[in-house]
Amino acid sequence: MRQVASTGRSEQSGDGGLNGDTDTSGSNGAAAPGAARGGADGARAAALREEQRYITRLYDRLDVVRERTAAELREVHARGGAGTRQALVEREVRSGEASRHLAQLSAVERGLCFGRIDHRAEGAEPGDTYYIGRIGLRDDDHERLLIDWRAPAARPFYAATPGSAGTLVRRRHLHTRERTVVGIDDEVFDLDGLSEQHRGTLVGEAALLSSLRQARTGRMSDVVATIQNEQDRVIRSGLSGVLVVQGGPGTGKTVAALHRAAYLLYTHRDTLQRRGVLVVGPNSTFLRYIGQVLPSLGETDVVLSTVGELFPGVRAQAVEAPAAAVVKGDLRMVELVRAAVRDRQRVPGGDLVVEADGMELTAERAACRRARDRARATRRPHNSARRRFVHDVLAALALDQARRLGRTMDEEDLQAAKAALWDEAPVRAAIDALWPPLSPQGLLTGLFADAGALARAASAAKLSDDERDLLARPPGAEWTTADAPLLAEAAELLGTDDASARAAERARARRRREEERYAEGVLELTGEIDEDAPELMRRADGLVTAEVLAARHRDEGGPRPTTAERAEADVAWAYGHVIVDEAQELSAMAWRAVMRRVPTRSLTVVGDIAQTGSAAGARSWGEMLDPYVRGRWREERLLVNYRTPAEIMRPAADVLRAVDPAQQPPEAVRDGEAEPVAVHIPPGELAERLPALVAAELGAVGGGRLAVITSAALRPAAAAALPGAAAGAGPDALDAPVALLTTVEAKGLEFDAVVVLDPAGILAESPKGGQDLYVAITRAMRRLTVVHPGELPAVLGRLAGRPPAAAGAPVTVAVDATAPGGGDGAG
Ligand SMILES: Nc1ncnc2c1ncn2[C@@H]1O[C@H](COP(=O)(O)OP(=O)(O)OP(=O)(O)O)[C@@H](O)[C@H]1O
Repeated sequence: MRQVASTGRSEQSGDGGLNGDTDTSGSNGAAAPGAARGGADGARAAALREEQRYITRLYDRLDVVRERTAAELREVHARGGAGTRQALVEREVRSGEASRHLAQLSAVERGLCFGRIDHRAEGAEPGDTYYIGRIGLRDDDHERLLIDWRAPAARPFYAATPGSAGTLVRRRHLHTRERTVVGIDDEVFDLDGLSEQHRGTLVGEAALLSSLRQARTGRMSDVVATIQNEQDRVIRSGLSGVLVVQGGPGTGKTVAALHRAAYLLYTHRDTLQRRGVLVVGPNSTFLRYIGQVLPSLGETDVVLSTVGELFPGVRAQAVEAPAAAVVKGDLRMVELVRAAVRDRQRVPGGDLVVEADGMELTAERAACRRARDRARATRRPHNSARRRFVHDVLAALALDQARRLGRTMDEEDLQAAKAALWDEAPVRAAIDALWPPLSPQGLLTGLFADAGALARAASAAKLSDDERDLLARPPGAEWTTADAPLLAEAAELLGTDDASARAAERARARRRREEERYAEGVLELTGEIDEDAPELMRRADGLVTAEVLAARHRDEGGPRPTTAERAEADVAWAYGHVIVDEAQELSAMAWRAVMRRVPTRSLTVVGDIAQTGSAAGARSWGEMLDPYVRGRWREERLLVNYRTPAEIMRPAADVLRAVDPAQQPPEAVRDGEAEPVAVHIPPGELAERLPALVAAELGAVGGGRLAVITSAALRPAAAAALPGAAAGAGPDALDAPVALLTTVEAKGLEFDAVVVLDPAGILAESPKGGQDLYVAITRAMRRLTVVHPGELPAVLGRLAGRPPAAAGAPVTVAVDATAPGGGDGAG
């Protein structure tokens, strides 16, 4: 186990720490902090009083700023909606900014301030003291009262270590309940640097451990008060380029990535608010699980999406069978989709003959071929190039019509004749059959359902017959997550051919320029600038650039769409930064879809190669990233496991060693409360014994949450045995006391207690069964029980008191035949 680094921490850290001693609040924080219970000495009580005074001042200030912002909003609304368009824009701008500012001020109520740092005195000058919180606050004289955790001045709060504390002498964590200080926890870096008064008030508690001891709520919380040094490096790494964050389970990759999003939005607000930030997660349950972190940090304008949702208008949620997922994840799909599009650009078998206006008109086959070649030569997407094709075929038909009528035609006549022909349904139908307008959904549905078209495209993409057969499916099948990158690929090749859309875009661009000019004037009406802000634009202060203001308040009528809303609806939207979580699961085609959305290649890639469960997923980061950035990516490694206690990490490490001896398991930051156990329950007894086992485990984590993570084979039996459990990755999975999940569904989540059901089945069901078992075990925060209906797999031998399987043993199939029923040691 790794100890939390600390210098001069007082001996109150640990279970009976300061929170117990000095909880002053009872329930609603009405009691005076000085009234510390049970033997709290005068120094500690004095420290609490001092901090309480300051915290009260901060909340008073927050109330003032809030009231001012609310008054501004009332005043803007009171002005009504009359006036010129520019007046309306101004009103919208101010109202939007004030509303957002107000929402942010409400979001930071809980835990407004959580830390303080004291710098060493310089000569006769006392050292600086800064309070660190969720936002920056200043008083009316512009004196800094609270520093935003993302500002450079807050950095030592996270980065200081005993070996490199710079001028910092003390870091203090402040624990608050509502508006009352209920505990303080100090780390002292330089005892000599502290004044006599401060030395007398030293108190301590391991803030991190205290936060990890709390029962899970089903939603990830922000960790802004206890970000660790290695995570801080990830969070504050520069915006540009690709940052890979590789770390084992529970190392805080997800939580650090989300704080990084908040940090980047604060530091590069100008760029990122205009282009937006996208967070890609493995499934919608996971996105719900992490969905509160950014709002609790005052950031709401971020798009969260699964890979299956990256193509607007389609929520692809079905899971593809592993073999088909491998094919659909392969880059040969680029050629398959390209070939499928070209296959829909046809030349008739003979001359094209259509009836129009009571006449049979002909476009010769050679003319149709020329029309197709000319359209392709435009190098425009299929739907845009179609205009060329349509015009050329119409021209051929119009000329034939003129010849038959014995007329000559000038250019004007020709255009009129083409327009008249285009109004004829049979003409349209004939041309559509040769070069149809296509949607991505229509293209792929047709391709997978049409054996001939699929065979032609598969041959162009050099797929084997078996691979081709894996793609065939009837129309109307549900979209899978592996389809989404293909839809995105098709969208790029097809484009849109909507002349009115292009005209509207030109009009929008004109308006945009006008409004930006006007918004520059409006900007002068907004509030103050935070000096810590590296860029001019600060949402916390209601300041935005002209361009952003105009962009956010452009369309008339109804609430203005935010950047996030506009980005989400636009298949070609280029984001300012993209964070990909559980990135090891993305196929090569999924990477292509993601990279298309971030042409600047400003990405944070978060994952663990050792947890790759998808057969189409990554074996190395280089394999996935090099095609786009050719080795130009940087890597940060997170090495400490904040979730899984040491006792549970030991069998997890056995599994990891067997899967990939080269991988190092992360070190657990703490010891747990119970050794993991293995329980043999024969299949016939599951219905009877599983509920009791689950009830006992749930009782042991009183008030916490439990997941049964099962093989797919035993899922129906487990669901029947546990009718009260929230089965599958539905909305209840996070909120119910007991969730029943497969390993895929459990990815990225965590629970106080985990019951892994049928480890041998989990190992056998997928080529990546070892990785799946590793994921399942490491979801546990406090307690782990392995229920094995058959033999206990050898790799988990430790749970039965046997040495685990040797490194490199074939974990996917091996079970320990010498273990009669495994260790029946529940409880
Ligand atoms: N600095 C921290 N302070 C408090 N809690 C933390 C900190 N870092 C991580 N945690 C907690 O540890 C747990 C694991 O974090 P997270 O889910 O981000 O890990 P991960 O590396 O993404 O895990 P996995 O790869 O297994 O999904 C979470 O409960 C998180 O809140």
